[in-house]
Amino acid sequence: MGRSGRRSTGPAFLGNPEVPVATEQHQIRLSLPRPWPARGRGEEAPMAEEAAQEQQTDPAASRSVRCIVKLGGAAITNKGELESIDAASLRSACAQLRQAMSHGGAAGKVVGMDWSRRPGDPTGPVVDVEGLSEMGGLGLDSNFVVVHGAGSFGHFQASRSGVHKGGLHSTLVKAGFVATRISVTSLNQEIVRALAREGIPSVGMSPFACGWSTKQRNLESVDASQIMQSLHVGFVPVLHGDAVLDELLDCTILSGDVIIRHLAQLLSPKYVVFLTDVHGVYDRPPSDPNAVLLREIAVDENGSWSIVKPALKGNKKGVEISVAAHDTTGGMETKILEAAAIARLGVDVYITKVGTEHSLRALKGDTSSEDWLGTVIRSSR
Ligand SMILES: Nc1ncnc2c1ncn2[C@@H]1O[C@H](COP(=O)(O)OP(=O)(O)OP(=O)(O)O)[C@@H](O)[C@H]1O
Ligand SMILES: C=C(C)CCOP(=O)(O)O
Repeated sequence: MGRSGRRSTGPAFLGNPEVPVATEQHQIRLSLPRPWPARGRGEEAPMAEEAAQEQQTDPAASRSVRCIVKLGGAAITNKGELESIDAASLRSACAQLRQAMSHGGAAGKVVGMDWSRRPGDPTGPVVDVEGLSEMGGLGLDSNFVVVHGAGSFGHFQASRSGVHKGGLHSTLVKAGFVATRISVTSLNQEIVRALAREGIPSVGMSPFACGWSTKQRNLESVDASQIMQSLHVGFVPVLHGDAVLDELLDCTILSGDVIIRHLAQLLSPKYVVFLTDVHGVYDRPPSDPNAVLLREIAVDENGSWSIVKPALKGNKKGVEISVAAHDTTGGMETKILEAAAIARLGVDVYITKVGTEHSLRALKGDTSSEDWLGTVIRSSR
């Protein structure tokens, strides 16, 4: 298994690997409280292990999350242009998320929640106090978690300074860590605002600030308490790939794709959607005119995966992948591996292109018809 491409010589081959995730050698420290506000004043938070068990045994605690969605950096930013948002794609993704959340599919009146002043805006914030006070509720099934990638925010700073390789004793790495977080958190702010303008009660959450950390790039400490509490009261948590502290390397970059896999383990969503700038996983980089879109990939109990649809000529079993030179988290290769690990949990994963009818159908969990364009990764069980 490997990757190269735009970075060096040409695409490498991701061949039918065992998904390494479930056989990870390390234990992740979990910190999950009872869903707030069930815990009484003065009552101690349960021990991490107890809480994790509680999460596994109490279906009510996990049943409620409908979808975890990744807004890929390639989808919502112009990846080749430093710190540039693809405003049309972001708007479309937020509008489709609202549609998917709307009860019965009918999008009601949008009451914007971004009340801050925008640069160059001559008037103060517009607050529809009357509209809001007359509303009985938002009319949304907001049991979604949004995670976004960095795209042209963060990857550049991280790769120039080497944050992903660690070594905080170096002034360059330390400065790069700061610069990466400034960049990616400013994107997070813009995404939260775009969702809020669609009337989605979104709240930004940075993994670094929530205490998430890694050991040799594997997630080591995951505090999901803020996410659980926010979901419980009806907010939509908006996380992002981040620069984090690493027990062995000092620091590294944690991809949104890895965050999604861990959230899927914790929250057991009904399905997971990755929105990106291509229609799904192809048998080779989609820039190749002969690339074939893989419609369905099955993952077995051991984590081995196979292409179910379409049947490829010559019984080809692997996928060729290219990764941009400044990408610090592995691009499509990481996505496929994490998606396969999620599928192995029994959660269907849909990878498709942002801003299309197919992305709306994926967000609604409705990908069963033949004309849906994208890649489904699911358990073969
Ligand atoms: N075999 C392949 N199938 C599909 N896409 C591929 C393949 N090989 C390379 N790619 C590239 O992978 C890119 C999507 O992966 P990428 O990690 O950039 O997505 P993202 O999640 O939207 O972005 P980010 O990682 O910044 O959040 C596409 O632009 C595509 O050109
Ligand atoms: C580069 C940073 C800060 C995060 C990368 O997250 P990803 O784009 O989801 O892989």
